[in-house]
Amino acid sequence: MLWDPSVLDSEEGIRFWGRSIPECQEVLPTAPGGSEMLPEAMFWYLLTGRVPSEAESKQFQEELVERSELPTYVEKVLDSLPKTLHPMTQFVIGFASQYTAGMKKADYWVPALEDSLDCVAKSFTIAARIYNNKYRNGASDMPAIDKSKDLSYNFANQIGFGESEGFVELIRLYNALHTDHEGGNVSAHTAHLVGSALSDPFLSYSAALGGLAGPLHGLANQEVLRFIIGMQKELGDHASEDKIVEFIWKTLNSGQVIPGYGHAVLRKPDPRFMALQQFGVKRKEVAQDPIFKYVDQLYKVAPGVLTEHGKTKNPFPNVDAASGSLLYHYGLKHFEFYTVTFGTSRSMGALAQYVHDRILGLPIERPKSLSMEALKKLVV
Ligand SMILES: CC(=O)SCCNC(=O)CCNC(=O)[C@H](O)C(C)(C)COP(=O)(O)OP(=O)(O)OC[C@H]1O[C@@H](n2cnc3c(N)ncnc32)[C@H](O)[C@@H]1OP(=O)(O)O
Ligand SMILES: O=C([O-])CC(=O)C(=O)O
Repeated sequence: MLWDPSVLDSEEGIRFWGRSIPECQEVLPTAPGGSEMLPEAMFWYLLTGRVPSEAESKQFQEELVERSELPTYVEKVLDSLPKTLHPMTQFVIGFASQYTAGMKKADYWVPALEDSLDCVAKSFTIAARIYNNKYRNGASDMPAIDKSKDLSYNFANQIGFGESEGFVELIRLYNALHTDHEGGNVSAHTAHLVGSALSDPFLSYSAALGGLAGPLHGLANQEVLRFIIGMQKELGDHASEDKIVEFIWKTLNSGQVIPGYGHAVLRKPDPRFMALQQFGVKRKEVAQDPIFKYVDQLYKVAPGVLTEHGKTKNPFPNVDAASGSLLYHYGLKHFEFYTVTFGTSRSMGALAQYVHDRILGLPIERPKSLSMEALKKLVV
């Protein structure tokens, strides 16, 4: 599969147009007064292969924020969904219901780009609306979008965390880091596959979110927190490493995976995990949080246990091992919602390539399948 904006090396992790995460952190513009790279700057970079200047980043941010308001009919669809529905299911519906607004007949890159920009921008507002409907008093109390600010600030503000500098910065970093992980991961590949049938970006990304909602992919984000909270309930706030090792074995022996560990391609600790860990370590109040400390203790002992267990090809943490503990620290405790924040971010990588696919006029993706009979003939 062709995938230009990012390439994953099994030892070194992801590079965006050739730059590692620390190199991106070095060159991509931040928000005024902030120190984390802006997701809008990363999206520009993924789309163009060029680092935006401060002015370009600001202009692009304004363009996206301008597009982030939702049409009334989408708001109505979201507001009518039962509160019991998992936030990821609501997210898929929020996107698919954009269909008539987003659909353009012409199959060229210009409408693809237009719709992709809308899709990314609106994903933040859809996510905030789902949060308000499910966990707060409904969407009628949501603050209006502040057009002088970035997407991450507005998302944080709309879900009630606008005053928390740490949370807003975390959302910026989180969104910049999760954008792209080359093309073969389930969500990006799904957007690429569905887009190859010339389905519009909204439909393609709605399908991708269905894949992100699986526990072996994006949902591991929430499962890690469920795992750690379960461990905390059983072992208290300050368990010894021996007790943690016992808990990991108990989980493995019950036939479950250790969420946040292992990877289909990576064979070393995920540099996105390291970037999130560093974010926490830099901030004293986070570093002392018992849940954050458990992430660190797991990192020390889980690779050894998984190696001894002997199944996984990669005993090291992936990005999901750390992300939820930071959201949890800042008070976003509804961990069923975590994969939705992953979904706002992944829209940027998946749809950047979607635009490249349309520019290049790539054909429909249609692998040939073989029956078991035919496969046997190939190997016998
Ligand atoms: C953003 C992301 O999507 S990152 C990934 C998020 N997912 C998770 O963290 C869930 C836990 N991890 C896993 O389930 C896996 O490591 C995956 C899905 C990420 C990768 O799967 P694979 O490429 O099949 O991994 P691998 O080839 O190492 O698997 C070999 C065996 O090890 C097992 N294994 C892999 N990771 C783990 C783990 N964390 N805990 C226990 N067993 C594991 C597999 O289930 C498989 O067992 P099986 O032979 O009985 O089916
Ligand atoms: O690359 C993968 O298969 C999974 C992953 O880490 C991601 O999609 O971010």
